[in-house]
Amino acid sequence: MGAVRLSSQEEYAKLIDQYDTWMFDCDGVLWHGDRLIPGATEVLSLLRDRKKNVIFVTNNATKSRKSYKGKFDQLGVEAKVEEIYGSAYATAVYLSSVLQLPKNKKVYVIGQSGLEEELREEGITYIGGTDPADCTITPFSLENFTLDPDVAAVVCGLDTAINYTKLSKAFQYLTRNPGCQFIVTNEDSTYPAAHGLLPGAGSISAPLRYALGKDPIAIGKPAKTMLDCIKAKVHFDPRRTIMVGDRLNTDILFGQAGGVSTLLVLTGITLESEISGSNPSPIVPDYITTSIGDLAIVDK
Ligand SMILES: O=C(O)[C@H](O)[C@H](O)COP(=O)(O)O
Ligand SMILES: [Mg+2]
Repeated sequence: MGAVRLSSQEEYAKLIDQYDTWMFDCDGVLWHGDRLIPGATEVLSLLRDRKKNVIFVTNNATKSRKSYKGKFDQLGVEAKVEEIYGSAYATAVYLSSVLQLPKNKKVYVIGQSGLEEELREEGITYIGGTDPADCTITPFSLENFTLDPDVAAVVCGLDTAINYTKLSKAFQYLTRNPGCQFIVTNEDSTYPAAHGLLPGAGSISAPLRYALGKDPIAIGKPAKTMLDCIKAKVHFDPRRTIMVGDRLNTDILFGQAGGVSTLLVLTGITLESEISGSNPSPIVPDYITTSIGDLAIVDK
């Protein structure tokens, strides 16, 4: 059966009644960068008034759960830290609980402060990341590079200060430290920023995948790891849960893999032509609406 294209107040009211737990993607659903999508705040408060469970599930690894809470506060959107699940947090939990990285081992980071903060919170030792020695455009000198034998994994997330030094150091660890794991927070190819599209985390790790000729372990949506992270903290009935996202190959696949319903919004990455054009995507959401703000027409 194809996706149901929502449009009337009755349909939105019925949808809200049908689900107790609402999982929201962030970039492209609630906001573009620091610009809220119209109606997002109203819909979130409407859901909370109706005693719905609200959780935020973002692949954006540039912020920690705490710094996301700061962003929500700044934007005037009600959110608790415990409701926020980012790929930086999920990656740190994966390293500590699934990979069980030994305490005497460390991680080489390509990424920003939010990812470093989540690693610290999980007691993971790391190098690289925002270290000024790595955030440089001076040519990388392999002759002067000293390999750290304790690096047992490379973690790559969205890094707006990417450079050849970071890629070269990561490449050394992944090719010279035996068993060094290649992990990426997420594989989003693009990122719906405030003023348009930018390369996403998947495009930051792409040079390493190409140079290594191998795929990394991916943590964020649609991977099960992210859902396992949520299930460890939040109880929800999949039959009465809906995932709201803007990207078919992350958010909608994530919802389908988790056995929850899915609502696609067209305010982010997915274009109308991908769902109703001559060559539509095989990924079909349960519901489609233009924007999350559409639900705000339902009486409080
Ligand atoms: O890594 C990226 O490309 C962005 O962080 C990603 O697009 C944003 O993730 P979302 O909140 O849409 O899951
Ligand atoms: Mg998104």
